[in-house]
Amino acid sequence: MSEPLLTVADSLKDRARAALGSRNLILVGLMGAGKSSVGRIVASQLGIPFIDSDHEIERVSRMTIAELFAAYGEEEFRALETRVMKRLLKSGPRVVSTGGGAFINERTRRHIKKGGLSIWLKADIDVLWERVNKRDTRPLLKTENPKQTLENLMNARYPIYAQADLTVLSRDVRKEIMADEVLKAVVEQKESAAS
Ligand SMILES: Nc1ncnc2c1ncn2[C@@H]1O[C@H](COP(=O)(O)OP(=O)(O)OP(=O)(O)O)[C@@H](O)[C@H]1O
Ligand SMILES: O=C(O)C1=C[C@@H](O)[C@@H](O)[C@H](O)C1
Ligand SMILES: [Mg+2]
Repeated sequence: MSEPLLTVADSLKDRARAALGSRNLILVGLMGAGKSSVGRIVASQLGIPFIDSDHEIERVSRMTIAELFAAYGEEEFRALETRVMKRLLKSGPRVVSTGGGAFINERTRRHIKKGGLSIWLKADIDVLWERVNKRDTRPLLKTENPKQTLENLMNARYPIYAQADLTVLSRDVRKEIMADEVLKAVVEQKESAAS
């Protein structure tokens, strides 16, 4: 009985890998949507490198995101994020999970659009809030009413995230299930592009 199930799972990975080709797969969306954790699983399923742009920024600057915001401000952070994303997307295939504001910045968005297939992990406020309120490391949410700030960010950003090539609803299900949904979206994109 277990054999057909394994075959189905394997073929999803293989089909998604073939559909991606040498393109990068770039995960975009708000803080807490699951870009980093789901992206890591997707990369391992596809057998290609995983890079998280927030981690890469912290590695090259030898500072945390919170320290960068505090020392240089958001504008400088965005300029660094643009440079890092441009470099990361030069070659592929890779899975690149972005920081929540990366796709919102026009220059970074241009690099993403050129650099591969973008996928928006779209989540509602309750899912996001449940996840982000456990840690207070996100500088943009250090406000008097962080839940309201998150809602304001949703209102401002969702029309822009909607420009991503693909959208997957990020729900309260296991990360592995979300990763499978990402793989399915990649396969479906290729099939609809071919038809
Ligand atoms: N499907 C899921 N089910 C349960 N918990 C999840 C799921 N996806 C993510 N999480 C948890 O939610 C938190 C935020 O996830 P993650 O760091 O992947 O989000 P992100 O989109 O990368 O956010 P940021 O933009 O701040 O980097 C983490 O603690 C992660 O373990
Ligand atoms: O949504 C945002 O603008 C951000 C999200 C995080 O991933 C970090 O990139 C930083 O805290 C900014
Ligand atoms: Mg992340």
